[in-house]
Amino acid sequence: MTLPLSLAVTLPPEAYLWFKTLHIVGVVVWFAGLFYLVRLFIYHREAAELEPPLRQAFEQQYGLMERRLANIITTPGMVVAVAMAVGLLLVEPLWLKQAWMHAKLAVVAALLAYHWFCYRLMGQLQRGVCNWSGRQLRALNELPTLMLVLVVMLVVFKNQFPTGAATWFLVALVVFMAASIQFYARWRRLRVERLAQQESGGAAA
Ligand code: HEM
Repeated sequence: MTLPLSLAVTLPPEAYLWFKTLHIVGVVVWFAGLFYLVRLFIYHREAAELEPPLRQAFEQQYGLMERRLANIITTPGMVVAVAMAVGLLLVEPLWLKQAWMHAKLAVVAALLAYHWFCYRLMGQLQRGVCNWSGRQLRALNELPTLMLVLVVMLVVFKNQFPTGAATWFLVALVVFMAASIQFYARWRRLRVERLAQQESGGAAA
């Protein structure tokens, strides 16, 4: 491992492993926050279909949960993951010369843009001006899954990134999961509509 002189003097030899440990912890927290945040957006958006007093209460509650999740969990997770990644690169700057790291940094840039976009959506939801439907938000929530799979494959395989059947199987699995979530939501919506129709038919009779 090539330590720059200044760091070699001040950092203990196991610093790299500590940075990596905290980097992984930060990444886990960041992703947990991102996944749950957009799920809350879906519930928040769908609360618009409720009757006025309930709607207001639910929207207020989801708004509060979103702000707390974003500011207390998701963003701190991102800061820890990125700060520890900088530590890793300071200890091992040679990673910056490798192609897998360039690809990883490109995906991370997209992930940071996604993080910023979630904040934008959260602001729109709080102001009641969000145009995204629950269905579109569900689709959006699949993006970080793809980025997660890609980044983990890049750090594990590095420059030997696999392009064979196993990779395609994994991509197919993510697409299948995304499609299943959409179908399940649609099936549930239709079921609720059918039950409501049956109830209103029963009441009329
Ligand atoms: C801010 C940008 C990032 C940089 C510069 C960065 C850099 C690094 C570096 C240098 C390592 C050590 C590699 C090794 O020792 O083999 C590492 C490990 C790791 N990174 Fe990142 N990382 C970043 C963001 C992320 C993100 C967003 C994720 C998750 C989606 C992630 C997941 C991981 C994992 C799981 C490891 C452990 C890999 C292993 O030990 O084999 N990183 N990262």
